[in-house]
Amino acid sequence: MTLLVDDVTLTYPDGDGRLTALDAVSLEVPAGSLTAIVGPSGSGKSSLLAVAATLVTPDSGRVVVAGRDTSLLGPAEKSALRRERIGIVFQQPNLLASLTAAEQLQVMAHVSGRPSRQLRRRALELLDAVGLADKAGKRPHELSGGQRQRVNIARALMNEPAVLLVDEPTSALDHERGAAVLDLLVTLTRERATATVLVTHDRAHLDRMDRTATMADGRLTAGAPAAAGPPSASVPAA
Ligand SMILES: Nc1ncnc2c1ncn2[C@@H]1O[C@H](COP(=O)(O)OP(=O)(O)OP(=O)(O)O)[C@@H](O)[C@H]1O
Repeated sequence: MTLLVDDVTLTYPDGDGRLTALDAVSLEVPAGSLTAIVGPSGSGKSSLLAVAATLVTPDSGRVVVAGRDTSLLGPAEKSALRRERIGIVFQQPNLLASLTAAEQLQVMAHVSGRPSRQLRRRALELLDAVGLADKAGKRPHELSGGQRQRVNIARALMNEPAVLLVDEPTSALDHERGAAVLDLLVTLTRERATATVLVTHDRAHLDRMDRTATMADGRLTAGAPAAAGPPSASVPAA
């Protein structure tokens, strides 16, 4: 199991008490499969992504990424694991205005210490994979919203992550461009065998996912798996 969220509870300070953002949440996502998390605002979707990304440590429970139990890791090991095994696509692309599309990807991976020619080759290969082979030299203001989101996705794949976490990738896009970005995520998930989790408000494209799980008041319930496709993710029985 490439991503395992195991019985995770997360609370935040709330006045004199605590607010339970995640209530005994479990989720399994195999390599090469894509799970959508839907649910109303405030139900805990972003909290789940933050915990899965190891950016937030839960009160209890554990997150296992590519076989490593992150609850046993110190901060330095955890950030190394995050850098090397987890790709994160935030809602807003947050691209640097002065860099070209290819440079946005290269700068991400510089810390990994790989030679720059190799990084450049990988950046161009990924831009090609997201349909932007001819935009490698363009800066963000020369790209459309959909194209910027594609750069964002390609950037998250630079370090060949095992787990890909995607937050509301279609929220700033029209229906057609949103559908194209989701198709791309499905293709990349299969080709690169990532365990992909996608938070979305948009129920229009859920038939493309292997599995949809619903958050409500910090609890996660599994939806029906898609009829066909690779091994689907699951929410284990409590
Ligand atoms: N840093 C924080 N401190 C305190 N409470 C928080 C914090 N982050 C989230 N919460 C609370 O935790 C609950 C879950 O929030 P979360 O952002 O995970 O929900 P969400 O489903 O992602 O919402 P949205 O769809 O609006 O982004 C909410 O009640 C929210 O107010």
